Amino acid sequence: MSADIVLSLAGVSREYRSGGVTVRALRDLSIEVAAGELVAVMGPSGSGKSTLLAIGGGLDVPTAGQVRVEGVPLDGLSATALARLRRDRIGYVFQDFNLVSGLTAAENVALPRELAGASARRARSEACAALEEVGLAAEADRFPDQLSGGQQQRVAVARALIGRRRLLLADEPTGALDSATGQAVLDLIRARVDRGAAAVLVTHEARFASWADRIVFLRDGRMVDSTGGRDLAEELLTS
Ligand SMILES: Nc1ncnc2c1ncn2[C@@H]1O[C@H](COP(=O)(O)OP(=O)(O)OP(=O)(O)O)[C@@H](O)[C@H]1O
Repeated sequence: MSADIVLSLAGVSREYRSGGVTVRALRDLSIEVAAGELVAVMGPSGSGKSTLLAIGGGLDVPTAGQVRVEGVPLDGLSATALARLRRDRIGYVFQDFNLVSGLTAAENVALPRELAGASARRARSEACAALEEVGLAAEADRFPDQLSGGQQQRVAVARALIGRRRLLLADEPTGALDSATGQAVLDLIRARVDRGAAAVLVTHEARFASWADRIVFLRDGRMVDSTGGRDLAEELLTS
């Protein structure tokens, strides 16, 4: 039986041209992420981590190669179909939360479901369930500026997890958090992955990466190494 591949990048390159200079942000990168798998992406600043995530999430387009989400090639989609696929199948957690300040926590989380055509009542009930999953049921009617940074990030994670999205992409989701809160956010992502999602997590922190099933190291847009998260944990413990 073949693995249930949720995200696949095949021979992906991304070049940016700025001021007559060409930057090769990703070079011929191939990776597959299966359901139930958490992949951490590490590498120095400028190595292409955010570009990898943006391309995997359909927010950016490769200059060469192909991206598939749940088997659907993104390059064959119209703008409308791509927007729908992103909304229904991909949860994206940004480092700076990206919450809408005029909406409550529940409204922020419900937004993707309402945009997908769910009734307001149904979207609200799904949002409350997602907030409960991240331990914020009591904060559902608070606005982002009434929440701590850690709580805001958990709202962002709830928004990314709502519905039946099976691909979770997170760019330094713990970057702005203290270590206990960062750990809690990671626990949530891990739990969802254990229930069948696929996740790609950009992180600078080796101790978080050690929770991953696989760690991919990037340098100058190339994958230079790939290792099991537990191997790294062992290395950290023994070094
Ligand atoms: N829109 C853009 N225009 C031009 N160059 C870009 C653009 N986006 C990224 N780059 C370049 O592509 C390369 C990879 O950038 P990327 O943001 O993916 O790296 P990163 O590993 O996520 O870095 P960091 O850890 O600092 O966030 C860098 O050299 C960057 O300057």
